[in-house]
Order: sequence, then structure tokens, then C-alpha cells
Amino acid sequence: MALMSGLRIAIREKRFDGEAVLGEIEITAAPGEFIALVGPSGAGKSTLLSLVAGLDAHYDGAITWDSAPLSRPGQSPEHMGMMFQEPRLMPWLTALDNVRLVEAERAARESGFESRAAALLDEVGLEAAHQVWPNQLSGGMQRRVALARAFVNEPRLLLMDEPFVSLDMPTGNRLRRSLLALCERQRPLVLFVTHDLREALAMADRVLFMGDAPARVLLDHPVDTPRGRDLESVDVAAAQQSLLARHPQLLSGILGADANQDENNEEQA
Ligand SMILES: Nc1ncnc2c1ncn2[C@@H]1O[C@H](COP(=O)(O)OP(=O)(O)OP(=O)(O)O)[C@@H](O)[C@H]1O
Repeated sequence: MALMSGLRIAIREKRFDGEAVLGEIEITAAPGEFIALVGPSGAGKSTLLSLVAGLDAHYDGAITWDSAPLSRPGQSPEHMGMMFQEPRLMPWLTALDNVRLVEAERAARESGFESRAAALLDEVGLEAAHQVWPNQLSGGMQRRVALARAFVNEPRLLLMDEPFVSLDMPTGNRLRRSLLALCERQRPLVLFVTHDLREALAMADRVLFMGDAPARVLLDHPVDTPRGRDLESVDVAAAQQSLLARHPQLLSGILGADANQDENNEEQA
């Protein structure tokens, strides 16, 4: 096989308890690309991310980066950043120490190591909150800490599993802008799981639509509008209609998923 740069996911099958959750999935992506994974609940999006993260090695297939196996279970891949639905901060550490924790291994190994944690917290708008405990931070601010933490090791691959779900629209938009500004500078490859087609269209270069279990990629849709728009400016109804007209296999269960979810969410920042 020819050497290729970036990510290659080639899964033949993933089962849980004898039940196929992922079918044949082939995805290639280049460094710097922002890819959204959209699909119905239970389709297997989080499962796919956990395979890429190396958290689960029990599947039939191969996942490589620059043609070499991406990660092995039990190793903490330094070149990978992650962010989940829950900020998952350590409650006994300040915001700054939560971010620095991820750098600890490098700090121990590299002489003259300079922490980037404080600069990153500043960059996501938490200049005044370095020494604050997680339980003193709003939900939106906790996500900012998690965002800074995801970038602190300058990951080549960033895995994001609905990182901005259940945030109100302005808070979500601010976080999305921060994410894209960090991406602009560091150029990681981003795999971004979302239920929200609007968010996918606002953020991604490509949207991969996944079908029901055993999940496959039904459509690899290039986004031809500028990246980084606020969600309000995405005409999701028109996009849905146009996608359905061109790709009737994308049933409304996939395309309609939670398009309005942000409208009902509480103010968190
Ligand atoms: N550890 C596990 N053991 C058994 N079954 C699992 C496990 N993890 C996930 N599953 C099953 O695999 C399927 C896919 O789950 P997954 O969480 O990957 O879907 P998803 O697309 O991310 O869903 P959602 O959008 O609701 O988060 C579901 O049927 C789920 O119940």
C-alpha cells in the first residue's frame, strides 16, 4: 500500500455482544481537515471515535496515521487531543492545573519545557480564571478549560464527541469560534461528532453522514460555504431539502436530528 499522509480508517466490522454496531467504514482525511460525523442516535459515532482513540482495540480493521498504526490501548497518544460532551475536569485541580496535567509527561521528559497552559487559557478567554476551581466555573467556562486542555499538546488529531451540546446559542457560538481560531493556528485534523446538522455545516470542510447500525458512511458531503459561521446564519432547512433531493437515501431521521436543539437550551455562561 502506498504511504499516505494523515488518517485512514478502514473498519470491516465492530461488534458489541455479538451485535454488529459498525459495518464497513472507509474514511481517509488529510492533516488540517475538519470533518463532522452526523448520524442518528445509537448509530455508532462515539464507538467509532473510541476506536480511533485506541480506547477499544476489539474490532476487525485497521486505523492508521501516515500509514502507521495510530495508537495502542493503554498508551496515551500525545499527538491526539480529545473533548467530550462532559468537560471531565478534575474537581480538585484549578483550571490551570487541569490543563497542565496533560503536559505533565512532556514536562518531565523535555529539559527547558515551557508550559503552554496559561497562554491557552488566555486564548480561550479565561485570563481571569486560571486559579479558579471547576465548581466555581459556569458550564460554558468549564468547556473552555476542556478546549484549552485538548489543544495543549498541539495534537495532530483532535477527537471531539459533541463538545458543545446543551449550550445556549451565544455560548456555543463563542466556543465554536475559539475552536476554529485554535484550529487555524495549529491545523490539527478534527473528527467532530454532532447531532446538529447546522453545527456540522457551520464548522466542517466535510460532513460524513452515518446510517443506522451496523453503521456505514452513507454520504461524504463537501461543505462549499465558508467555515466558522455562527449557527444562526446556517439555513439548515434549505440544506436539508437540497441534500434530500440529491441523496434520497438520507432519511429524515438522519437529516432532521436535533436541528433545533440549541434553541431550548439553558443559559450556561
Ligand atoms: N461498551 C458497550 N457495550 C455494549 N454496547 C455498546 C457499548 N458502547 C456502545 N454500545 C452500543 O453500540 C451502539 C452505538 O453506540 P454509540 O454510543 O457509538 O452511538 P452514537 O451514534 O454515538 O449515539 P449517540 O448519538 O446517542 O451518542 C448502541 O446501540 C450502543 O448501545
